[in-house]
Amino acid sequence: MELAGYSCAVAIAKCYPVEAMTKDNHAVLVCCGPGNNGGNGLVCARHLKMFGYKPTIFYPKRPSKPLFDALYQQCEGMDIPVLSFFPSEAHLITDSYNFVVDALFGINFKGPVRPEFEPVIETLKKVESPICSIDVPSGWDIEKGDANGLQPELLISLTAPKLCAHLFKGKHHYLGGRFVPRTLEQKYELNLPPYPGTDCVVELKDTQEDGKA
Ligand SMILES: NC(=O)C1=CN([C@@H]2O[C@H](COP(=O)(O)OP(=O)(O)OC[C@H]3O[C@@H](n4cnc5c(N)ncnc54)[C@H](O)[C@@H]3O)[C@@H](O)[C@H]2O)[C@H](O)CC1
Ligand SMILES: [K+]
Repeated sequence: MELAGYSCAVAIAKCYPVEAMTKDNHAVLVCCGPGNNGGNGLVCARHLKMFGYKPTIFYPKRPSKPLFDALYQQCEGMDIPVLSFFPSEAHLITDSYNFVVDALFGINFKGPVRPEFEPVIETLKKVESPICSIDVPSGWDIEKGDANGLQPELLISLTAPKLCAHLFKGKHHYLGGRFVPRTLEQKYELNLPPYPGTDCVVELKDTQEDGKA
């Protein structure tokens, strides 16, 4: 969870450097869902704060589990504010935040989106600030994607690109979550690109996206 969330923050900072932020003093929005994808988002928000961004979290459905309570308390301890409601108008998000981290759902989303999250996804689809999706663009089928769904500008695939990553059309695709032993990589024929030196992320170009996860 920690390494995955940290690598997301690193990839985001490479694509949207803090010194390039123009809105409201480096303000960014991190939307966290009820599962581990949301947990990645909480970790990512904390590291973005360390990097000098001003994250705000939207976390409407907190699982009552010690791990997520601890992750949430770490964000509270860093004075990261939490939205008590989701802005109804996309332009309010576009005007207020330099980018949005989509940590709502990952590999275990099973469509269609439930009513409590449906307006969130529909609003995010209209936001003009860059959307940075963790592992899977939220609401996509892990294999077939969703041509009418969220279209992020940055996708950070964790461990290996999912099959739907072939349908990703955004500007930046990074791989993070560098902790798969070579033996497992070979066993599952993940065919991962090498990470540069000690980097925790590697940018994927079109030809490298043949992950099998
Ligand atoms: N590979 C790595 O490096 C790691 C990846 N991780 C992240 O874990 C998620 C998978 O987490 P999981 O909790 O299994 O599932 P999700 O977070 O994708 O979502 C499940 C969550 O969402 C709810 N839900 C499912 N369908 C719907 C729906 N149609 N509408 C509303 N809500 C829905 C469901 O009830 C669950 O609560 C993976 O993608 C990575 O991001 C780990 O961090 C480990 C390392
Ligand atoms: K996501």
